[in-house]
Amino acid sequence: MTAWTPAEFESKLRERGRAYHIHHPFNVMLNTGRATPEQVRGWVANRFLYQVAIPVKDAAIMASCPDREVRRGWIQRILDHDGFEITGPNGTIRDAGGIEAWLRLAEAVGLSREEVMDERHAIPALRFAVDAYVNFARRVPWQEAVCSSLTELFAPEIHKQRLATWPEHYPWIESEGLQYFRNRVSQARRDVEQGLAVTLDHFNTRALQQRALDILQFKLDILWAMNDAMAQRYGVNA
Ligand SMILES: O=C(O)c1cc(C(=O)O)c2c(n1)C(=O)C(=O)c1cc(C(=O)O)[nH]c1-2
Repeated sequence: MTAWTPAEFESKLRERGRAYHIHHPFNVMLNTGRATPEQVRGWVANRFLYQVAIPVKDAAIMASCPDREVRRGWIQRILDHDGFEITGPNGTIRDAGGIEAWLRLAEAVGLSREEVMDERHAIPALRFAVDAYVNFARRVPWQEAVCSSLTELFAPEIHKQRLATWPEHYPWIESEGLQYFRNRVSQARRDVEQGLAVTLDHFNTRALQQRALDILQFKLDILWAMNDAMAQRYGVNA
């Protein structure tokens, strides 16, 4: 079988968006305003585990990537999440980063930083799902780990959905708490450009393209399983 053209291959990857967790009943509940404050807090506290795993996953990709150009681009993801402080002749540039933005979201929904950071609300099945992602990135060739980040193709939509619906449905959450979602809309688009370029270039036979689709499905399943775990723990309201 001949390889798909890059455009065909990209549209096959994008088609997988139909299995994105944006369609999971727990997420639908959250983004249509049917969640109680307890369910919102449960989601924020558990999703924190994914948040802190992302830069560890990205460091694992960098550790196994011998391509300097790719590393130069990829390091941005670690800076996005962990934040940075760089001092030069013109002063200091600081960014508190995505993990900090998530902790501010946590406070805005009524959780303390401590109870989020010590992961006391963590659901075991959700932890296993997140660990599976980090362990995958540690184990496979870096191009496969890059490919697994491509669920981000579908992430701007879910962040925009939260920004569009939460202020109306959850007026008790301070608008400033939603800054994480605002930041991610453009960051995810930039991430996707890089991840997609690597994937379209590396997976260049039909067999490899099929492998890429399997990897993307594996990652979609991780996000779905995280939502299953939260639905089971916190319930889904009709
Ligand atoms: O809120 C979400 O639904 C969601 C999903 C995803 C995703 O699709 O993996 C990411 C994010 N958010 C996100 O904020 C983020 O920084 C991120 C990084 C990655 C990745 O795989 O490298 N996914 C995601």
